[in-house]
Amino acid sequence: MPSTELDVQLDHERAHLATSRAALHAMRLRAEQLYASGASIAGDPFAAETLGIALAKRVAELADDPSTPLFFGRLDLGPEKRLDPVPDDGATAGRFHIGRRHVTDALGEPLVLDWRAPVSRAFYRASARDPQGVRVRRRFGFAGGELTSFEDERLDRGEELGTTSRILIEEIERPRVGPMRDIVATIQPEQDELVRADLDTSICVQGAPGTGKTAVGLHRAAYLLYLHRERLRKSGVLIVGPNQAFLGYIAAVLPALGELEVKQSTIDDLIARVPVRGTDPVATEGVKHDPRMATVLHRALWARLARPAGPIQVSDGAYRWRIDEGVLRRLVDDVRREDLPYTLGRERIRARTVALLQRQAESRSGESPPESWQRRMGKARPVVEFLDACWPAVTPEALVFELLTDPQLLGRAADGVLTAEEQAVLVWPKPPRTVRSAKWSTADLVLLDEAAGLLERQPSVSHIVLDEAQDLSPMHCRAIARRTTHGSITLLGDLAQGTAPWAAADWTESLRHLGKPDAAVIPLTTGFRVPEAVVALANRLLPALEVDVPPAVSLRHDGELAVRAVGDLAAAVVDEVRAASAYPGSVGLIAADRQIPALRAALDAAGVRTAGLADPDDGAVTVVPATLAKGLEYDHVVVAEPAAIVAAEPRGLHRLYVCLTRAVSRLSVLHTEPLPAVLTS
Ligand SMILES: Nc1ncnc2c1ncn2[C@@H]1O[C@H](COP(=O)(O)OP(=O)(O)OP(=O)(O)O)[C@@H](O)[C@H]1O
Repeated sequence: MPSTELDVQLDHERAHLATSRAALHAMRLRAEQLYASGASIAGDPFAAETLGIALAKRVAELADDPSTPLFFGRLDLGPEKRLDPVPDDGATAGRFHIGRRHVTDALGEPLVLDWRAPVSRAFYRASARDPQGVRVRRRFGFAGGELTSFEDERLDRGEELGTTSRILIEEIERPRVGPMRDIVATIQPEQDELVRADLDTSICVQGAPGTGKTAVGLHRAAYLLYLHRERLRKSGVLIVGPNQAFLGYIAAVLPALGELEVKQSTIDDLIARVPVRGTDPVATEGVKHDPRMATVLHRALWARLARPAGPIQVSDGAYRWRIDEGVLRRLVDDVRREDLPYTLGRERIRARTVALLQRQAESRSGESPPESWQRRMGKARPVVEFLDACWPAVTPEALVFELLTDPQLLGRAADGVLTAEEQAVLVWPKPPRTVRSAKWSTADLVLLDEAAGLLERQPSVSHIVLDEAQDLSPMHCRAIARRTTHGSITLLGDLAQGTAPWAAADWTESLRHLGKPDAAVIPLTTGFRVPEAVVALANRLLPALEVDVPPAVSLRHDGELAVRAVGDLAAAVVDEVRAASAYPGSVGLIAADRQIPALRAALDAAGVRTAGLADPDDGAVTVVPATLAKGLEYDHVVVAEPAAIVAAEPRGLHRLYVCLTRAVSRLSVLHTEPLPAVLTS
C-alpha cells in the first residue's frame, strides 16, 4: 500500500477509535446516571440495592483504560457473510472492529464487537485455506493506547501471515512489567479452539512452558461467562492455581477483559474447612494423598453402622407406639442400599421411622397427626437412641480424628488396602486429646474434604479451570470431582513441571480421579515465552524427567543465554542483576529457598532494590524462591546455583526445569558447584 494511502487509512482508523472512545464514555455516563437515579426508580430498598449493585458493576465494566486499545482488529467480510441489512455503501458494510468489549453508538449500532461474539471467531480462526467469509483481516499496532500501525491479510487473495505477523511478534517480545496481561489481540487458532470449547466439554491441555496454558484457561473462563452469563452467575466459574503469588500474578487478566467476579483460589484454600496448624513427614503426606485413603475413609465411616438390637417403643404422651426389630433392620438395610451420603442416610432413617409411627397413629385415630407431632417424634429419645446406635452422627473432623488416633480402628478400615508401614505412618505420634485440639496439616485437608464428601453432597460449580494441574494429587482431584459432578473442567498443565511428590505421570489417571475420564488431552506446542536458546538448555533435562510430553517449538528466535561458573555466588548475583537492570523489562532472581535470604541481603547491601512475591514492586528485582517460581515469568531471569535447587527436594530436577523456563528474553545461570550432569552432557 502506498504510504499516503496508508496514512489516510490510519487516520480513518484513528477517527474510528476516537468515535468509539466517545461512545464508550457516553455508555458509561448513561450507566452512571442510571446508578444515581437507581434508588428513585426502584420500588423498595431491596430492589434499589440489587439494582444499585448491578448498575455499579456496569459502570465499573465500562471503565475505559486509556492505555489499552479499544479494538485491536478488524474484519472485512465478503458479501455472503454480511450480517447487516443496511445496503452496502461500499465503506463500512460487513466491516467489524474487534475489541475487549462491545461499544455501541447512541442508536445501538455496534462500533466495536466483543472478541467473544460469534462474528469475532473468524478473526482468530480464518485462514487462507478456510477464509470463513473473511476478505481482509486487519491487526492494529498500538503504543500506549495510541493507534500506530496496522497489518492486513487479504485472505481472499490467499495471503496469510500466521506466526510471522509482525504485530504478533512485537506483542510476544514486548517487555513484561507487572502482572500477567491478556492475549485477546493475538490468540492463536490452536488456542482459540480451546478457549471456545463448549461449556459442557471438559478438556485437558498438556503444554510445555510458555505455550499459553494459563492464558487459554483465563480466556476460556471469560468466554464462557460471556456466552452463559445467567447460568454461570448462579453456580460460578472458579480458577484454581498453585499458590497466592501465582494467583496475584494472574489476578488482573479477567478484570481487564471485563470479568470482575471470577473467584480464584488455591486448592488448599478451596477445601480448607479447618485452619492448618500442623505439618506431616513426607511419608505420611504421601499416604494421605493416596487415592486408597478414599477406600479407607469410606470403610471407616460405613463400619459405624450397627444392626438394630431390639424394638423401639415411643410414647407421645397419649399412646405408646412400637416398631419391631425386624422392621427396623429392613429399614436400615433399605436405606443403606440407597447409597446416599451418610448424613442424608441418617436423616432418611429418622424420617422413615417417624413415618412408621405416624401410620400407626393414623390407623388408630383415622387422622393424620400434625407436623409438630412428627417433629417431636423425630426427636423422641428412643428414636434418637436407635439412630445413634445404628447410624451414629459424625463430623468429618471426628471421623478423620478417630482414624489417625486409633490404630485398631485404622487397622480394620485399612486391612488389605494399606500396608502395616503405611498404617503406622498415618497414626499421630502424639495424639491430641480432642478433635478441637488437633493440629491439622495441609494433607489432612484432603482427608477432611473426602470425609465431608462422604457425609454430604457438595454444591456443584459450573466450570473449574485448574492450572498447574500436574501437581494435584489423586485426592485433590477427587475433591474437584465432587465439586464438578454437574460441571466441566479445563485442566492445564505440563507433566514435565510436576514437582509434588504425587505429581501426575500421565493425564489419564488425573482425569479418572477428576471424574472426567473421557476428556480429550490436547497438546499446545508453540512456545510464546522462552527463547529458543533457553528452551534448548532446559530441554536437556527432559530425558531425566521421565515423562512423555511433546517438546515445544519456540516462536522466539531472539533472547540470550549465559551459563557461568563463578567464585562468589552472592557477588556474581549482584553483578548480574545490576547488568540486567540496564535492559527494559522485569528482572527475577530464582534460587533454592534456603539461599534466598542471603542473596537478598547481598542485593540489599549492594543498594539494589528488591521485592518479594508478596510485595511486588515494578522497578525492583523480584527475589523468587524456587518453590514459588511456577507459572511466573520475567524478562531477565538469573538462576543461582542449580545444584542447590536440585538437591533441595526429591523432584529437584523437575523444579530446575521450571526455574530455567521462566525467562522471556535473557537467562543467566550462575553456579559455584558443578551443574547437574544432565545439563552438561
Ligand atoms: N497468543 C499469544 N499471543 C501473545 N502472547 C501469548 C500468546 N499465548 C501466550 N502468550 C504469552 O506467553 C507467555 C506464557 O503464557 P502462559 O503463562 O499462559 O504459558 P503457560 O503455558 O501457562 O506456561 P507455564 O507452563 O510456564 O506456566 C505469557 O506472557 C503470555 O501472555
